[in-house]
Amino acid sequence: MSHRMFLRSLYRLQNLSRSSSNINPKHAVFAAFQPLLHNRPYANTPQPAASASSVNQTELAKFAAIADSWWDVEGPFKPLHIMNPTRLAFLRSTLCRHFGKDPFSARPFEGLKVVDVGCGGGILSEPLARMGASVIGIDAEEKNIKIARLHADLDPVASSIEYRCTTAENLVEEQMKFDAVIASEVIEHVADPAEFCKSLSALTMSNGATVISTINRSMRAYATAIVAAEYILHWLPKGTHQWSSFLTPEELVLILQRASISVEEMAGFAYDPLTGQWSLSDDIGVNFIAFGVKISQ
Ligand SMILES: C[S@@+](CC[C@H](N)C(=O)[O-])C[C@H]1O[C@@H](n2cnc3c(N)ncnc32)[C@H](O)[C@@H]1O
Ligand SMILES: [Mg+2]
Repeated sequence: MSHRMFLRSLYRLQNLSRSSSNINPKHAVFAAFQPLLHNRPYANTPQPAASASSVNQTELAKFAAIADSWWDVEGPFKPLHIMNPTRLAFLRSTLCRHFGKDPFSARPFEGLKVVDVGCGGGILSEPLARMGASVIGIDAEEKNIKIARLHADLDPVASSIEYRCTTAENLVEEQMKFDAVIASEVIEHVADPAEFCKSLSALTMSNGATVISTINRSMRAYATAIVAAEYILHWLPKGTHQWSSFLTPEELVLILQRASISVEEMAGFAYDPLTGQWSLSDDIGVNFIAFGVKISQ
């Protein structure tokens, strides 16, 4: 590490601790040096303009290669299919509480305008529409959008979903606004997470909700989400995830805070190998989901 890089990290650390009084200083230290360890721009390194692309072509190619299997519940997207009830339970409880909706109604999201950013084949968009939301699903990969459209058209309710091959930053340019902006299992695949969060924030109405789920950059995630899932159990194609692209919950809270999103609730997804099911948990050590609110400006 050169002297200049070290000083830059110290400077970053000062700014991090100044702007995040409720963040554990130990985490701030790690966060400050993280870009050096992983050579990734984020936090308060100078960022490209808001219109910069969030697209990482290498990441998109991975999804394009397996796009035909989005709806194969035994295929490479099986983990997302079995995670669906758990993430929907979190969305139902947080969004209903925030928007004053009845979580026990059949269509609790009636009246909410939602964008599912990085929707892939629509595994999450479809149940959101069935729960009454008016859904726009966007994905940067055309193949995914084609599959999502074909599948949604098989169901009269899901066929109401508007699918578009585009990015969050393009919707920002169109000045679109949503009650809820959801990006599930996407941020670890984008070019610049901090810029991506700024776009998600710009798409969220004042006092609206932004929800992100992803994987923690922990040793346990390396062992389970990468080594076990890709190399031992072959749930996902090898190389699906780069450990260095994961964010810790503290880092996600910080970059969202800087994008005017205040994280109000977080939960972990715990996988039980005996039942093969996920459930909501306090353990945010591997998979986690964050619910934030757009601070009115
Ligand atoms: C792991 S999949 C998640 C799919 C869906 N959100 C779900 O959880 O069922 C990640 C998706 O993000 C999309 N993606 C990656 N980078 C993107 C970007 N910058 N803008 C929009 N979509 C992106 C990929 O094409 C892929 O479909
Ligand atoms: Mg992923």
